[in-house]
Amino acid sequence: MEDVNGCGGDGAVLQETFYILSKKNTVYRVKLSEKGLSLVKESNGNTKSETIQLDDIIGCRCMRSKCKPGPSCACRPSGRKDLKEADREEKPGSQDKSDISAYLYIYAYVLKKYKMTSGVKRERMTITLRFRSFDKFEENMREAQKWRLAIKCLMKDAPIPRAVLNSDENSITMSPGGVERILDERKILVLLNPKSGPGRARDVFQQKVVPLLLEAEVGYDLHISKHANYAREFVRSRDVYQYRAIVVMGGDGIIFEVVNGLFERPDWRSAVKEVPVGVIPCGSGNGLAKSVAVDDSYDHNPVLFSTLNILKGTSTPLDLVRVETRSKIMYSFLSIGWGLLSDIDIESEKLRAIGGQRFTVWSVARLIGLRTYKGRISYLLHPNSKSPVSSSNASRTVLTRSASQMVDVDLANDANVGFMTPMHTSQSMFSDLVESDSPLRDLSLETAYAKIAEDMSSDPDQRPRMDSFYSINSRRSTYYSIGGSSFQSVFDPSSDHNSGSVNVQMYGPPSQLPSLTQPVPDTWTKLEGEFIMMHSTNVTHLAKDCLFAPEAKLNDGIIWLVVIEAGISRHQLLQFLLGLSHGTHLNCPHVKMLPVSAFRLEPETEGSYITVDGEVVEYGPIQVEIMPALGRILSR
Ligand SMILES: Nc1ncnc2c1ncn2[C@@H]1O[C@H](COP(=O)(O)OP(=O)(O)OP(=O)(O)O)[C@@H](O)[C@H]1O
Repeated sequence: MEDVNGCGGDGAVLQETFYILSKKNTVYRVKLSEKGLSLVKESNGNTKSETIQLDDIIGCRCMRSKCKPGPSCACRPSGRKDLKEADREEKPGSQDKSDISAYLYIYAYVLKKYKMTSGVKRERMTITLRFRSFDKFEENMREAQKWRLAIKCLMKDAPIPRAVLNSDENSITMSPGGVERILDERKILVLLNPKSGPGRARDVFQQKVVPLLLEAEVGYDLHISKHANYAREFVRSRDVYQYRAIVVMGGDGIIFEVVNGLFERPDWRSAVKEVPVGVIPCGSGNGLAKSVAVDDSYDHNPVLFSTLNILKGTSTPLDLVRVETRSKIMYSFLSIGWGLLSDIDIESEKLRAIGGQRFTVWSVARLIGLRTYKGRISYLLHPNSKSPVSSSNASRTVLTRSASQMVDVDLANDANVGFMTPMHTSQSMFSDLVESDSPLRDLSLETAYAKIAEDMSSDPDQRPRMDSFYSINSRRSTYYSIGGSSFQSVFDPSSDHNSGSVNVQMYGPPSQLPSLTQPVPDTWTKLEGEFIMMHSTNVTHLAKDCLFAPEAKLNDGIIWLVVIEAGISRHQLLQFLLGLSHGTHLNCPHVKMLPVSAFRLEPETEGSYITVDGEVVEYGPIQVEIMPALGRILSR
């Protein structure tokens, strides 16, 4: 297939002039280029332009007008739900044969600043291009498809086949499969924990994630976790290569299952490399999801941010940590803990009913009844970090960060935005259209149609090719999808999991360290005595509101180890705990932050817990080793 990298000296791949039917003197010059979709509005001698970045576009779909709802229309009952279903099923009988137009919906989520604060959020924007320059629907649809496929190629940074841009090429409409093969049409695997956090993962998926998957034309298989370790067994035993990614809807616990399930596969090396993991936060902590966030729009709407991450489809290397206990090997992406923080995390489980408050309540309880634990912590400093991070260094880093606002906006308001009911609140040049509540078909089509009719030859055969009409941001519409999407939801597959009968073995790269039964090398630093706590991470956030290692990067090859020895006062500990949300805990005296490549903990007294990614593991010696860039995570 012959490819092109664009056409025209100005970098335009496609361009076209569109009109708004209600505004006679307004035209839009729409240009698609590698930068995005540029819209130049010319009205009464004034020109305004706006570009929708390619990065902000998640997908586009071609549709055909349906019959208008009403008592006389037998093809489709009224109601939003029916509209959605009809759209998916594409019942040919309900197409509006009198409308020869083809409609291209372009879905974008653009970054906007809050009006009152310095925060940012992503807002949905729908651009609708109506193609009706030709006499036949098929020809108009070919034009719309040309734009759709060109946008999709540009979004994937894939070369645009010449056939896509050649308007005489019938095969675009007739056999889009050939063109679409250059795009990754694999589905995503969604593993959902219905018990995560407040237990709303199913609703969140249906109401907030599925609409975006539809807009992006990304198919999915959904599997609901039936019990602890279900996701782990699933990932270990199934063909994961048929998926472009494994998306976890849940908390850090189920991500831990998925990561470790991958390392229980003999083909772990290719599975980890070829099938990245994505996360949509539904748990109570959601440390990894927050750590993956690259801008503050995450805080405004974590589910939207994370879903956009997944749709973007780009993966980043993620450091993992190999953890060795006396009886097990596991891979951690988040944290290893002992002492105060682990105790608060695990012991406060009994207060789960009160939500996030449980941590505060239990922290106070543990401060009053402060415990110390005897043991030895040995560590190997990271080669690029010859000394522990001092409080002053840490605070400089921390102080440059703005306090994040943890506003988990309930998308209940957005739920009705749904797939076929585009919402738009942008204060852009399109605001004249945004204000209209009219469905697209009511957007003064007649007026403009009449205008064009005046220009048309009375002989339909002599009808000139017309520019298409442009409209935007309909709040409701009734069009058919012609995109050929493949969506699939697979609930409760045959339960062939049977951990008892499977000989599970942990694979993964070999350790570079002496085993746990051998002494640590002399080059390691040893701390011995009474400790309040030890906690490490290799990402920034232990939970969405716990900025534990502000300097951490997803793949810096560093384990950030915090150690607090006995001797710290309760007041200082309180400061430490209060500072966790903004990363100022590192300023406290007696708090050591050590950038290390490996460490070993040998507890001597009982009474605490050892946790890996928030899950309790056997109490005893534990050895931890960085595995740089071993995993892959979906991240914008
Ligand atoms: N169907 C199920 N019923 C009960 N527990 C389950 C089920 N599926 C998975 N689990 C277990 O639930 C545990 C916790 O889940 P998850 O991490 O998703 O939520 P969370 O604990 O609320 O969030 P976080 O880990 O971010 O604090 C996981 O360790 C997993 O093994």
